[in-house]
Amino acid sequence: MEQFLIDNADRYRNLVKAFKPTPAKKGGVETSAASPYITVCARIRPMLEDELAQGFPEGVIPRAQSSTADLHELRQKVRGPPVINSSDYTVDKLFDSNATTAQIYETVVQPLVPWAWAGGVATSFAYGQTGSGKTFTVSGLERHVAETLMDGSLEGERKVHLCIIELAGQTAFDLLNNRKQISILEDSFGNTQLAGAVEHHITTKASMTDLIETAAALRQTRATLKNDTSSRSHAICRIRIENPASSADDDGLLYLVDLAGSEAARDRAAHDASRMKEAREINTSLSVLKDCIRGRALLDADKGNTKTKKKAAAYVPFRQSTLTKTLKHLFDPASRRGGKTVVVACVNPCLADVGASKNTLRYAELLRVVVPKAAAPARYDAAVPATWSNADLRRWIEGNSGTPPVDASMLAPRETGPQLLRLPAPEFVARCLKTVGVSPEQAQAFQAKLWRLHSDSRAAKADDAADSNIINTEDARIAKFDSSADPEPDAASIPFTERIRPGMVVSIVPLAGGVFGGYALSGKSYVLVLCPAAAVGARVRDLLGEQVNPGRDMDAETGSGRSTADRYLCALVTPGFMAGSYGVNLWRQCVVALDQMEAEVLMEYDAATRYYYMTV
Ligand SMILES: Nc1ncnc2c1ncn2[C@@H]1O[C@H](COP(=O)(O)OP(=O)(O)OP(=O)(O)O)[C@@H](O)[C@H]1O
Repeated sequence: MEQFLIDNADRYRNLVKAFKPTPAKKGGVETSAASPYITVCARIRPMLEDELAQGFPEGVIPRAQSSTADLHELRQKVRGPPVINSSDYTVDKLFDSNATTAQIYETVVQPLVPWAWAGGVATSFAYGQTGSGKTFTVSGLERHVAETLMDGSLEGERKVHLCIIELAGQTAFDLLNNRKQISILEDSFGNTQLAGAVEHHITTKASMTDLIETAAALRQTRATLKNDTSSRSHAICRIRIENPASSADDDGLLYLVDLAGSEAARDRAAHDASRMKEAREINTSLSVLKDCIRGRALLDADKGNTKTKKKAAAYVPFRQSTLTKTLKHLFDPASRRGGKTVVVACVNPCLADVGASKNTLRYAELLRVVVPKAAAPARYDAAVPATWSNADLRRWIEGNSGTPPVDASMLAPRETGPQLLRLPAPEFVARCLKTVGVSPEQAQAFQAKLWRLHSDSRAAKADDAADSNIINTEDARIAKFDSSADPEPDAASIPFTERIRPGMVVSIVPLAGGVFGGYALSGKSYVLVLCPAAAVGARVRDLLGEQVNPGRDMDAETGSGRSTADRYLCALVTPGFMAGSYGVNLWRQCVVALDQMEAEVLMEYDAATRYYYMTV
């Protein structure tokens, strides 16, 4: 076959010269808007010296000033001279063989870094046939990421942790710990853990690039027909970005994934049984990955669409392969975290490899999700944040963000409802804190409020749509008593210390000793007021074993006693299992004096999760 291509190279070149390209297919980036959460690009690498020396022409040719590439195959005819068979492929961004890795980084990958820095999940995949330039591209991108993370240009203090693993079939190895085998496990919170992998705390660009080089040297490679040192595994570089100022928030995650090279059936002809099994496993994991990327992008594109029928169509089978299980944060439809994805399809332009290039470009096109027309402004519904325009959202922020109200122009300068819901929680909080007087607790509670409204609106959609518009006044009245807020309308104007009542939740300054019944109360702590300490019987003791109402005992014995006025018996409020949730520990009681109480905190009970959440 290769000899046939070389023998007919001149004829092929003439046919390509005479080729008249047709306009890019409908659905191409020129004709419709692509999803803002996934960018699919292709990089056509230069022809290598040995390919040129053998006399192969180029089979994949990018169009000038366009995101479309033409691909030509030379076909032998039963009768007559060979002909070319042409097809074209459109991606979001096309990089020709002159493009540098720095250009690719600046155009598509660099925006992922501030997104992860702000607490989001971002992933870049390099995909393509063996020998197409994936490792070349990813190793370059990793160096640029190291530069951006460490050059001090990103706002705020963060701790950066690096971990690089290799997935070969079902097995995972730590490339920064001498290829020690590790396990990919799901913990009881549903988060994927790389059990046994060593994370390195990174403080300089040089230390990060050293580790990247160490990992590259330990990666398993084998000779394939197309590449003497082919990577027969997926390499995942995970950068975890921790914000020390907000330990309650999820850490930002940036994954740079160098996928194992796909091999066409004819390239696998000389493999033994174990290499065949390896190739099958790689191809299966790539196929599941495609379904997951596409499924997740469809779900995201459909967020503003209120038609339930459409939502059921997207399926994200992330449990079907170790690769997608490892990247669960990105694919899980139940995840609350906003994800951004960049796919770089790497293409070898050599005519001899045009069949594999066709598969790569087809795969890239399949990953592109064009935002359906229906996702454009859904009819406004005050109870469904996914239908809010920027103006609707700003109105809601100003009326619902507590006191002082969050400045909507700082929190949502351009975003619509669905876009704000995708904003990473730490970024949401950071934007709220730009309004003078807003505390981190208020900001977190406000973020949780928006999310609960969104979750409730999705649950309500499953009910009969006709019923959903009927305002049930009885439900509204009962719902009012699911909150710790004072039911009196003018309560907010009276200082909380003048209206202390059982059921009020307050934040307290850390108590002396600080440890109650196994709970270390450090930093901000919360308690729920039960009753004045003076109302308690003589034998009652708190968590520290101290008598709650010494006055009563002493009165009985001596006729005199210490005043218990302004001291309250309270129950501890401690963090629950879910992010932002709290539990009331009714029987873990402590005594708190009025002057130890800082502020009233509003909590709401959520019957579905049986936890309390802060509100504003
Ligand atoms: N943009 C480029 N410019 C110059 N050389 C390149 C470029 N891309 C790839 N190469 C060269 O092509 C060869 C194959 O590249 P690379 O090893 O990155 O391929 P790969 O897709 O990772 O292959 P495999 O899947 O088999 O590991 C290497 O010699 C590499 O230096």
